Amino acid sequence: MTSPETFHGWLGHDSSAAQGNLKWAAFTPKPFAATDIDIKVSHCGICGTDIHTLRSGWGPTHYPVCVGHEIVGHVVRIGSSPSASRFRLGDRVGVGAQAASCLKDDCEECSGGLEQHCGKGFVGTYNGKYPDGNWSMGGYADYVRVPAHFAIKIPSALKSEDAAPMMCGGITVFSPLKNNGAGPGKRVGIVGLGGLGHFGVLFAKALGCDKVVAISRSRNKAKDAEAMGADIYIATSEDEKWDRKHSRSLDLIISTVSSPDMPLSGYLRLLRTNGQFIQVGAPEDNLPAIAAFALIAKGCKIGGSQIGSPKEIEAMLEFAAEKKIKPWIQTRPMKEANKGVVEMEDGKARYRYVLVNEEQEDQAKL
Ligand SMILES: NC(=O)c1ccc[n+]([C@@H]2O[C@H](COP(=O)([O-])OP(=O)(O)OC[C@H]3O[C@@H](n4cnc5c(N)ncnc54)[C@H](O)[C@@H]3O)[C@@H](O)[C@H]2O)c1
Ligand SMILES: [Zn+2]
Ligand SMILES: [Zn+2]
Repeated sequence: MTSPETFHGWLGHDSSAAQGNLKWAAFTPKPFAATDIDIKVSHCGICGTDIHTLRSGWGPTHYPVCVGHEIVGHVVRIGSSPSASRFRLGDRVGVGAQAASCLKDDCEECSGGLEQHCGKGFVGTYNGKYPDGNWSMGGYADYVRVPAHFAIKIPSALKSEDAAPMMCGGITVFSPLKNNGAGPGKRVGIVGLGGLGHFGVLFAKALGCDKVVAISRSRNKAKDAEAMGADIYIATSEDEKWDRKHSRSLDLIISTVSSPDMPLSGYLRLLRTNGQFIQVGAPEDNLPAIAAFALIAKGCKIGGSQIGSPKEIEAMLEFAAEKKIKPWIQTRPMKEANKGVVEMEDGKARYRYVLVNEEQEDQAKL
């Protein structure tokens, strides 16, 4: 078992990649380091961040790029360092949105289990520059090469197709839910019912929150949200005076909203005194302006959160296995990556597409 010299993946060459213009082609991964492992990709979820990146939505992307950071696969090559050699050939592992950080003892974040906020060496799983100047390449591919510190073993109770979208979509809501006290006695709202948002409802429910409120624009996902466990559904574009009707009803809101056009003042009205609003969705423009009194009057806090640390991902996977969390996913063959990206952007995913690698030889012919 080993990996080839050259990998293959769906490469975006310019911002038209976001419209389904990815090309299956060979690329050379970063040189193999002692701290690296190679993974033969079996599954990769399509995350909203893939689309922002493919179209250079947050600033210029470094093309060619191979996106995909909800990766599950098997270890096929292992570096000699301790972080890599804790794995065995054939181990089933996952990789999320982060591939590297400085990991220095004098880094407050890395030494404190907050690698995802490292200010000195954060490298994303794709479109990220390693210290040696090489660019990271993601999981719409046959293989990925990553520093082993950021690979996590998948518990045997979880199916690969379910674990893959947890690596980014799942952890991005699980971490702020846990870190802001979601659980018994708490009432939690989740805004935006896409990949992240649906995990928000599932996890908030499994954490035992008193009430879980799904907040979307239209009513068309109301039945789904209820089936996921939401107690209340609010449609901000359709329900009259929703913010008054439900005012002061929530302790915590996690917003996964990916576009800047959102009724932020209305969301804040839903918070109780000392309530918290945590933004995890990453629109390409600024959040709307709000009146200072929207925060002052109730002592509310607005915050943000970025993915989760490897330890948190491990804890989430164990929790998901124990609670039998079943994400709503649709698998599709890796060769449908372009279609998947376009349909994801069109809002058709219910609620996460997961690309599945079939015979790699077949793809090489495309
Ligand atoms: N903070 C992080 O670490 C992190 C990690 C992963 C993804 N993200 C970001 O989170 C966002 C969501 O990602 P996703 O994979 O769930 O995407 P998605 O497309 O599956 O879900 C986004 C959902 O938000 C809804 N939405 C968009 N604008 C809205 C609005 N104004 N009001 C209400 N709902 C609205 C969409 O209809 C969709 O259902 C993206 O911006 C992504 O880049 C952030
Ligand atoms: Zn660091
Ligand atoms: Zn992501």
